[in-house]
Amino acid sequence: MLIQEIIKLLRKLHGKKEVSVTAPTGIVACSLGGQTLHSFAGVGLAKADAETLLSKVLDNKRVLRRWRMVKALVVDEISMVEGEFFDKLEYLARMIRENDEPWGGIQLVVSGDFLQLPPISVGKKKNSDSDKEYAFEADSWDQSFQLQVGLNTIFRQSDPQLIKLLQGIRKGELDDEGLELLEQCRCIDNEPDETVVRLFPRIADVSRVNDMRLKGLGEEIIVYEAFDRGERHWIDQLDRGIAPNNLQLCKGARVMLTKNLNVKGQLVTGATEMVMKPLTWNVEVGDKIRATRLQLPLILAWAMSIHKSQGMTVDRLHTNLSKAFGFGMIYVALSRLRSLDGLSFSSDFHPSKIKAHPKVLEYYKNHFE
Ligand SMILES: Nc1ncnc2c1ncn2[C@@H]1O[C@H](COP(=O)(O)OP(=O)(O)OP(=O)(O)O)[C@@H](O)[C@H]1O
Repeated sequence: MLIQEIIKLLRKLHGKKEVSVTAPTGIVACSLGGQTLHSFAGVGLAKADAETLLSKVLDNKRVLRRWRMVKALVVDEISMVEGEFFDKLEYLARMIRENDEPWGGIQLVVSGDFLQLPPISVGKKKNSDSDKEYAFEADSWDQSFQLQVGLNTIFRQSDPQLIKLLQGIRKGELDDEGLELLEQCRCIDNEPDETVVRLFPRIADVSRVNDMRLKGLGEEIIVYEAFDRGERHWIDQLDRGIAPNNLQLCKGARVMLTKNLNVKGQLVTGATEMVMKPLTWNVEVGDKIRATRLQLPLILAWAMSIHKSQGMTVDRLHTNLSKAFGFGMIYVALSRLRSLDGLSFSSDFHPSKIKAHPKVLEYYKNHFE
């Protein structure tokens, strides 16, 4: 919400074309109406060294123009951006713009929480302590910003008990009181109420549950194909967003809205009928729309991945916390909720699955405490 206000301000300040809105994943980029950071940068997977990437960009007029024109670059969910990639981009910006200031003079605005999901490479590389894993470990991080601000007001939750529990889990801690609170949410018979969203760490479980539930209804399945316009390259980015290319629905399917609709009270609890019209998702680069998708603003919602849920708010969820892996995952899952009444989880939960990366804790301690 805050980043959207900042984008509005930046656009007023610099002009729409001069502000680029990005995120490391398609899903977040799409929800902000922007593009992925990789596609903005025009560097593909960016595995090559900085010099090779530079010559690649210098060969691409369109990408080059974008780098030269941008005055403010917004990157949301910065926790998922790798430190090494951050440094490569900073170098590219200086070289392309022939300007020695950090980022070649681009105003960089990033937001996120490093105690949420990390870059995929975290913990996978050998000697990870010496690698630049997180963006804050990049050599250029400190000089990239005039200001680093900690946001401390919690809006999503209001229950002080839940806030305390989540603040502990965020830092990898769970005391007896918290454990007891969680125990009350344990699902005795292991099968959650069908009307609750199930969050899974792994995508295979998500598809399995959604498919099974859809077929289990025994109704005729209708496929809604998205109507896309734009070049393949940009449509690929839409594919990584939340609106599916092929949406399978049937009578009675459990769905979730994927856009905020101003429905003036039509979607009140208990309402079962509403005509859903297709809406558009755009990939915007500067003031140009590069690709657009027309699709119903719905996805199957018996199950969802924790990765997809990052950034969302849900009223009720069920999760199997025993399968959580890596840092921040349990915190991301549980912090989607507004209230603890909405939580249920399967019986095999180990507090050891709650993990906060020591490097992140150190970074926060040094900068914000
Ligand atoms: N200034 C505000 N006033 C009122 N409500 C707010 C405000 N900021 C955020 N909210 C509400 O709080 C919830 C979380 O907001 P938002 O998704 O922007 O936060 P976030 O920091 O990105 O969260 P996360 O990173 O955990 O997903 C939303 O439901 C939003 O409507």
